[in-house]
Amino acid sequence: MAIGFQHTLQQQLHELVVRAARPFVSWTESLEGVDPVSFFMQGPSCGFRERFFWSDRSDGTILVGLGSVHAIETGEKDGRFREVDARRRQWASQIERHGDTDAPPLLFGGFSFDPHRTPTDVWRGFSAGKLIAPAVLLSMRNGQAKLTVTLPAGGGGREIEQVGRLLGRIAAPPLPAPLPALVAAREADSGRWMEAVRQAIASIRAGALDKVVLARARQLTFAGTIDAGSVLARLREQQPFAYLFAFEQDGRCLIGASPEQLVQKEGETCRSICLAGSARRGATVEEDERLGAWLLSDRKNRQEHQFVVRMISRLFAEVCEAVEMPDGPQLLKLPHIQHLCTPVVGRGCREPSVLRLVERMHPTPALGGTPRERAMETIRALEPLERGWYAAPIGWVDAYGDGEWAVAIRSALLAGSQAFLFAGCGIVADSDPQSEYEETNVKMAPMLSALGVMHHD
Ligand SMILES: C=C(O[C@@H]1C=C(C(=O)O)C=C[C@H]1O)C(=O)O
Repeated sequence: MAIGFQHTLQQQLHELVVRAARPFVSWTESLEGVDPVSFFMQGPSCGFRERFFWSDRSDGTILVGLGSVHAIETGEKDGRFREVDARRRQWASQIERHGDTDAPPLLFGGFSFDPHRTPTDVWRGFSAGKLIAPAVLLSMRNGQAKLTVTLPAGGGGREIEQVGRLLGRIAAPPLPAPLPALVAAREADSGRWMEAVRQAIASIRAGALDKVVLARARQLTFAGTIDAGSVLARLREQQPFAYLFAFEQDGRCLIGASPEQLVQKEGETCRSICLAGSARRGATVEEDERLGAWLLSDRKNRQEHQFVVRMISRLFAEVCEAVEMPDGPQLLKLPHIQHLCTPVVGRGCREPSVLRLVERMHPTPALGGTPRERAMETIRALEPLERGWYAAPIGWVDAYGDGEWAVAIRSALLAGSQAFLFAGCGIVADSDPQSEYEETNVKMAPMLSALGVMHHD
């Protein structure tokens, strides 16, 4: 589609919604010369109040959603993934598709870490589960960009006008706004957090559980509103190997660069990345290699990692015909940190939807602990914060049930001039509270650099 033909397009869309035989109409065509971050940035000025950004650097997929034509939201505690998936299927059956039907419509969103915790005001609107069907979707796959517009039958006048405005501006994208200066930083006392870690270690040594992930938060106040688009542009430059994600509604945006895929489903193939065990990056090549070699052979880190591998490989074995994985972990080197990493692939997956896999997997021992219920109880008792959507599944699912989800770590919740940063780490019997505290600082570094608070090399 050539840019500049938005008037013809608006007319076509009007005709489609008038003639529609189903509750929703979607229309897809190829689009050239669009930068995805600029597309994301155009959202608010074209009247779209919801925004979503997803990029998977391993296969080049980028998805950017603007506006909401249909939302699935649940407060359900135990059956939330199933409920959302059932409503996803129902929604998919209500769409009349036009244009290029190779690109199925999709929903994006996330879930809270622990639906049994009462949400605090900080996480207003980020419910136990929420998926949004965007009015406009830019999808880039295998080097091809496509635009999908989804509208309610018989309506959509406002959205059509917004789409027209958006297409008119695509050729002249806005420049990222400079980030406001930091004016204050607040966080709970480090001594209290280390005391919680000490208590967790004591419970583990007493045999109550094997591993628990404890997190901390830092609240930053800036001199003005933080623009999610500018933060995203910086994350894209600074974190070349991560999943970039952003989910914005009512002026609040959860944004981050997560190295951790929770699960992907593509037809009958499913994938996951076991990620646990961490070391900082070295200042020189020699030091970096030494730290990497230490991480690969360190007993405590290998144990932390193994709990995750065991859970995910067993789960894949239950739902797939065959499971493929390397014999031992590899190193995943990110700009600020290195991790032990084991990719797992399942063939012949019998689950009908990626959301059913998310349900079985969340939280993995990389974010919760093991055994799962004991770990959740320990987090509720010892962690002095509300995780909200931090460390929880974030991603997308299409009309067929395929999709990809990451865990929302290395992230921040942006709300006006405030940013809430989160980071956690796995605690096992041999953990040392001081080193764990330092590890959470390293894990906050990517967001601190993206917010302009810390220098990025
Ligand atoms: C919990 C976080 O990271 C998780 C914990 C890790 C660890 O303890 O080594 C490593 C990767 C992640 O699975 C975080 O970044 O906040």
